[in-house]
Amino acid sequence: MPSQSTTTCCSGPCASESATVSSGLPFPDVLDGDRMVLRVSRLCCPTEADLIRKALMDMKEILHLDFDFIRRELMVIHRGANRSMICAALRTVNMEPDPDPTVADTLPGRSLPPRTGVSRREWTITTVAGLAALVAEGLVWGGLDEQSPWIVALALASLSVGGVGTLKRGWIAMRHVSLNIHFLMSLAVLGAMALGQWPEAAMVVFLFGLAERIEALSMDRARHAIRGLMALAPETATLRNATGEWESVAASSVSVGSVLRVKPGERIALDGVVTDGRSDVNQAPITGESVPVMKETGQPLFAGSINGSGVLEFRVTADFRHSTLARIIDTVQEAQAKRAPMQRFVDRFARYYTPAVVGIAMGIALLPPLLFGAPFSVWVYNALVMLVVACPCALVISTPVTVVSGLAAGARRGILIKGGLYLEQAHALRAVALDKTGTLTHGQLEMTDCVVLNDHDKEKVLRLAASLASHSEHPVSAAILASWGKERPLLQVRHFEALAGRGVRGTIAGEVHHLGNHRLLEELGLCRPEVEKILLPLEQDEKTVVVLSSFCEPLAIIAVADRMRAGAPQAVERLRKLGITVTMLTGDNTATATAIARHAGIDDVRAERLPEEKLRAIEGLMGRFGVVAMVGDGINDAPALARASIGIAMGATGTDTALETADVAIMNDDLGKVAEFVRLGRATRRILWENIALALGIKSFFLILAGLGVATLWMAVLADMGTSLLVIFNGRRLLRFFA
Ligand SMILES: Nc1ncnc2c1ncn2[C@@H]1O[C@H](COP(=O)(O)OP(=O)(O)OP(=O)(O)O)[C@@H](O)[C@H]1O
Ligand SMILES: [Cu+]
Repeated sequence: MPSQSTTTCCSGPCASESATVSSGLPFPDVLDGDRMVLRVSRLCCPTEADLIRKALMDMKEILHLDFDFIRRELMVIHRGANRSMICAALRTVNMEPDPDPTVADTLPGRSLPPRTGVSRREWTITTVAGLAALVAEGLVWGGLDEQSPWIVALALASLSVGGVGTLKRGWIAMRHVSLNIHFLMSLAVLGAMALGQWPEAAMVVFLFGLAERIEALSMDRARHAIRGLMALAPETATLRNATGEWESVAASSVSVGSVLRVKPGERIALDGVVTDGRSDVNQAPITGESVPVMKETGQPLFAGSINGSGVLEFRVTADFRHSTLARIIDTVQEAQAKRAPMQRFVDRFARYYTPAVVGIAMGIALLPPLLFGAPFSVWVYNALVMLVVACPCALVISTPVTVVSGLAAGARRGILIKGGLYLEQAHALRAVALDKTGTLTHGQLEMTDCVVLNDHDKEKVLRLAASLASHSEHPVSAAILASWGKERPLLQVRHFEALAGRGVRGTIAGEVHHLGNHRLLEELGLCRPEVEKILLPLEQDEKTVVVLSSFCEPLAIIAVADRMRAGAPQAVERLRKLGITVTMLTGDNTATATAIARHAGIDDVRAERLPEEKLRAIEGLMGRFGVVAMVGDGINDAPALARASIGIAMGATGTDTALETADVAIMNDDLGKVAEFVRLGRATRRILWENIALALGIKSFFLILAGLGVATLWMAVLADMGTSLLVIFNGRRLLRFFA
């Protein structure tokens, strides 16, 4: 029995109702029922969705159904239903869910259906059926009569080897009045047999079976693009046990805090921090960059990375399920389950398309015979051809395949995109706002100058500054504290207060002191010309300057400097080449900001912005350019990231907040990835449109042929399956976008 196996993914959603298949979160709020997720191996396209819908529709416990064709999952939102009653209902349409997932299946990245593939037996069946059909067709061409016993016998042989599965599924669909591809195929085959066209009936079934197999294989590849990432983390790790010996254990059993060892060339099993050793590590699975990074004591390691030439010992910081790699995979999986706008558009379109074509087909079958007395057999045949062509499978399957390929390509490149929506929106991106500290620059500030005013004691003044700074996590404060040193004594600070966008304040030895920028100094009324004379040249030198002041006078001017990221000017240039306006957004002073911007090649600088002004600047850009991205490190610019159409966080490896707040997370510090993301988005958009045009173009062409009565059934099958294959292959091209 062919086709019954789980390997054949039906080609397509000929479901008349495929458009009502809603997929992806969020669910409407009113649906506050319980959720149950079932894996259904046979669920691979809206054809089956329609059947499932029909089977479950009558159960009053069921509120909503949701389908994920890439993961082959059915989500049931219900009130009071249980697994066994749902399974029973699904069994009636031959869509029985897989057994409850095992623990291994629920691990991140393992929650994909097992790779199915096409077995040798199935290939044999297809080959035998194909040979029989071909011989029959050949004999007819050679002059034998179509109805001759030899031909009929060959065709029947071919059908019984290769067609039973299709016919059976067609029968199930017919019983449930579901206009799916199997039903249409069965109808076409039975119609051809009734009309005495035996070789053609056999040919149609063979072609259909063949195309289904190829399609199953290529869909599988798209599905597993993500799974491939997970395979990067090894299943075993070398652990130091209680007695201090090294032993090999399952990676999933290692707990946080354990010490592991990796040998040269081995893959790292879990996230951790190096405790001993020195080695170059290839972090490509995380950052997409295969340039090795030197790791020493205290530095982070990520699961999936490949150790270079040294031996490393490290302490595990996250268990198997919570490694950075696992989070990447989970994010991509969640992202692909959300519907991109284009997908929704296609679904809506299919809702009208299929019934319309079915209507036209009816007209074709009935009108010519009724109006002009044309032969029924000819026009029924033409109508059958039309129905087969009409299947919107290619259209409906093309978008998820494209989006998932784009998401996977990004993830492999260290660009983590949290939804097809952002990938699609990227094509419309006209402006990018870049945060300065931590994005254009490294964010590792160092104190460079300290000018003491009015003969104050330098040591005393620095201690005051460091004491205030010690209460703040701001990079400027951190730099001042670092230059003072951790061990040296600090003064006690009371009534400490951080002044957003300005600095800090606190009472030391009974007197209020401020440490902050020029704006703060002005606001305090303590600014003097002699201060500005020192301050301005430092600012023009790309340094960030703060002033320490007592209650009545400025005490010292302190400058800190940051280094620009190596690739920043090139990254800005690449964005500009893509037609994108680049803006710098910073809380730092105008002189410093302008100097750094000039260095990076940015003309539009918005400096001295308080946090809420940054939000307004983003809104202003959105008003002017429409789709605007904000690029930040996700640490202190989360509100602006959230406000922008696309919030892009840099250096997301290791910081959970960046991964969570951003729409797109760039795993390493490479600003150039922003341009890559835009290019990927544009390519995705282009392929989506190509696929829609391909599907509609080929279909309309054959619909016209069918309407003219010159298309044959096997042509229709070729057109239908061919288009599906074409859009899948086209979509999958994105997987190699960065190759
Ligand atoms: N805690 C602080 N300690 C010292 N200086 C501070 C502190 N907070 C703010 N400042 C001063 O105020 C300026 C603006 O701060 P804000 O936090 O708004 O911007 P930023 O985060 O430094 O810059 P960017 O917007 O580029 O990230 C800083 O450049 C610094 O001079
Ligand atoms: Cu001033």
